[in-house]
Amino acid sequence: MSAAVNTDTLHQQLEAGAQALSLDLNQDQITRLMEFLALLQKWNKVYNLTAVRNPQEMVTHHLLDSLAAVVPLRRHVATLGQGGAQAVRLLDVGSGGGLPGVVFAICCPGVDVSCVDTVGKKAAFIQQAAVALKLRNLHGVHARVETLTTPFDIISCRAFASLPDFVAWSRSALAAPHGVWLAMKGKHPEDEIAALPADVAVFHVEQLAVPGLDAERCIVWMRPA
Ligand SMILES: C[S@@+](CC[C@H](N)C(=O)[O-])C[C@H]1O[C@@H](n2cnc3c(N)ncnc32)[C@H](O)[C@@H]1O
Repeated sequence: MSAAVNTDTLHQQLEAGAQALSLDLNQDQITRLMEFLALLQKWNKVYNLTAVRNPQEMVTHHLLDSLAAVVPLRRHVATLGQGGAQAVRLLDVGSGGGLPGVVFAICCPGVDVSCVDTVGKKAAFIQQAAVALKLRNLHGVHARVETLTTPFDIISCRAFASLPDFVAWSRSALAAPHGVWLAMKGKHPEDEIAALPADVAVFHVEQLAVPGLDAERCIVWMRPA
C-alpha cells in the first residue's frame, strides 16, 4: 500500500495540512519538506529513524505534527527581538530522525537549529539532511544532552522524556535569563507538570490541532522561575 502512494498525493496532503494550520510556507519550504520526507523514507531502514513506515502517516504523524508547533515557535521567536546577524539558537533534544528539529530549520530560516541525539547514526543522518537540503541553519550533534553547555535560546523536544527529566538533563544548555523550553506532548501532562521542580515555571500550555490526526496534542512552555 505505501509504495503505491505517489508524490503528488503526499504533496497535496502536506499543502492542505499547512493551510489548515494557517501556516505560511513558500514553495521552497514545501519542496524541502517533501525532500526531507523522501530522505526519511530512503534512510529509515539503514538508520532505524522511525517506526512509522507508511508515507501518508509520515506526513501526518511527523511532518504535520511538527508543523503544528511552527506557528507557536515563530510567535515566540518574534518576541526575542534578535535580528540581523545574530540568529536565535534552538536545541532539539532526542531529535531522532529530525523531528521536530529539521522541520523547524526548514520553516524558520532565522533560527539556528541543533539536533542532539545519543545515537551517532541519527546525528549523522541530520548532518546528511543538512547538506542534501542545503540548510546552513541545521546541525546534527552526537552527544548526550546532559553534556551540553553551549547556551540555547529555546530547547525543544518531542517524544523524548518526562518534563522533569527533560528540564533537568538540558538545563545546563539553556541561555540565561531568557531561555525557554518547548515540550511537545500528547494529552495535557498534569502529573509531569506537578512533578516539576519549584524553580521551573510553566508559563503556557498551548493546545494544538494536527490536521488528519485524531489525537490530543499540546506544547508545554517552561522557563526557570
Ligand atoms: C522516541 S525518540 C524520539 C525521536 C523524535 N524526537 C521524534 O519525535 O520522532 C527519542 C530519542 O531520544 C534519544 N535520546 C535518549 N536519551 C538521550 C539523551 N540523554 N540525550 C540525547 N538524546 C537522547 C534517543 O536516541 C532517541 O533517538
